[in-house]
Amino acid sequence: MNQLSDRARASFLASAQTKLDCADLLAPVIAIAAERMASALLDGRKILVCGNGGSAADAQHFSSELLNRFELERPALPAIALTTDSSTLTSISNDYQYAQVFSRQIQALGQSGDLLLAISTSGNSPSITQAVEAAQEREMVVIALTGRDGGELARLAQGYGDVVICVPSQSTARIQEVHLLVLHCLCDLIDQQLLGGFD
Ligand SMILES: O=C(CO)[C@@H](O)[C@H](O)[C@H](O)[C@H](O)COP(=O)(O)O
Ligand SMILES: [Zn+2]
Repeated sequence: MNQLSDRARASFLASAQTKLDCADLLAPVIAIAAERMASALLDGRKILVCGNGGSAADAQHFSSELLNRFELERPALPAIALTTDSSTLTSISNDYQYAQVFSRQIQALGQSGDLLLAISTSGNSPSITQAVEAAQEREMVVIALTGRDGGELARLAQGYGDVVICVPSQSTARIQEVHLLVLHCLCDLIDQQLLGGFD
């Protein structure tokens, strides 16, 4: 029992330390990402979001906070998680390949000036890198939320001057825990810009 308790406590400390390590490192790039998101929304564009596994849940969490609300009362905002329609997900994977599961949807839904938030802890999932390539072909803005060394996702995004938010941890769980905090920061900073909290 004590060993289990010690292990749980160690996870809390590791998670908190990873967040502390990222505060100064990521705050400036989170601010830039939030400015690009607010600018796209004010221009009447929409935000598409994708990710696999835990990051699929994060994609849906974020899109629902824009569509519905975060902490403040404000108009509904246009965001679509590309992870939710099982008929679309299974047919693309079945007829083509899983790596196209998001890029095919972006080819259908993405328009110039729209924004893609691409979430991958490794930065190397082919479904995510192909999504970014499809978005860049459509002249969309890309925000890459990643971990470890950023992988291929960071390389692709940087090549187009897109924003990369990278949690420099080797643990998928710790990266995901910081990703959730980043997503809540983005919601908060979008609301502050849209509701006039800042000049
Ligand atoms: O949530 C977890 C682990 O915490 C897993 O489900 C994880 O999200 C999956 O293995 C994903 O397929 C990993 O993909 P990615 O983050 O490397 O793009
Ligand atoms: Zn997880």
